[in-house]
Amino acid sequence: MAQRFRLGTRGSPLALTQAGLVRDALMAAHGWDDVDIVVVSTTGDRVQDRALAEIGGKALWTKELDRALLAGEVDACVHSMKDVETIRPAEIAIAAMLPRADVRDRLIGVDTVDALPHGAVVGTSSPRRRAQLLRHRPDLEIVLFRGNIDTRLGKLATGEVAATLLAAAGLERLGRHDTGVAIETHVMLPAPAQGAIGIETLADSPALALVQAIDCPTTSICIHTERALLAALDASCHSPVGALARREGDGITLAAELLTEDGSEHVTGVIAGEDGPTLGRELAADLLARAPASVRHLFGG
Ligand SMILES: NCc1[nH]cc(CCC(=O)O)c1CC(=O)O
Repeated sequence: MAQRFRLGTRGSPLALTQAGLVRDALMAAHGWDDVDIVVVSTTGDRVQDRALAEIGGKALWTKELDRALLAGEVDACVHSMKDVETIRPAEIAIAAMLPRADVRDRLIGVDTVDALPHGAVVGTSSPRRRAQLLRHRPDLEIVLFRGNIDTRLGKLATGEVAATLLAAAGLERLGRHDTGVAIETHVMLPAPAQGAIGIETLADSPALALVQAIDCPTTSICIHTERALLAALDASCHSPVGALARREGDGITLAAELLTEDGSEHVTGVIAGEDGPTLGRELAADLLARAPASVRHLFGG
């Protein structure tokens, strides 16, 4: 190539590590000597004192990267798929996903949720983690917890909170193999797309095929299934929702959970079949039909 491939990313330590994984995969697939990493600062990175849901949601992570892609400043952008909205600009395509990492959440600070003392303070700003924790332990006090992974672990170390939850995938990628205890997915269903790194390009660009070369089809199928569910739920970033698709042979199994914000009510479901988008839509309709009104009103926009 005359010009090196330019990969846009956020600048957090996790984002840079993830961009490095994508760069390595592209170099290996195409025999390139190098790939340029272009750091784009996002609103989500700058605003650290409020919940993501409160200040405008997932678009905060993607808007500036989308702009750089549309302006031709980069050839592709790397995202945590968990942070990518279900509706994307028509000009932008999700070209590929790397093989998904550990999908589970890890509990940090104590070994089990039950080991937390009565009324203990737990830090998280994820509506899903908050609702799932409160469902089992309504006595806990959940406080807003943002910042990058190191900031959060620092707040834990100073005793500001008794425990926190973080995605195993992010901890592993940062080399924190021994931080926290993984919670099995039947106990705590992860966020849709947790653990998956996606790469976007312009839908109409030579970069699309170059990036498609590193796609992990199993991961893509599962993530698109979970995203179809989210889209059909019309979930916002305020809506506590867990979802996990797994592929077995030619089949896909999709499990999901919707909760009220305080975890007092919830609805779960599982569906199996062969077409991910259909499964996502069917399970969403089933869950909404069975959900108590208190859950249902958190969905639909
Ligand atoms: N919302 C922030 C975010 N986006 C992706 C990850 C972790 C990596 C992943 O899920 O792929 C995290 C941190 C966390 O939830 O612990």
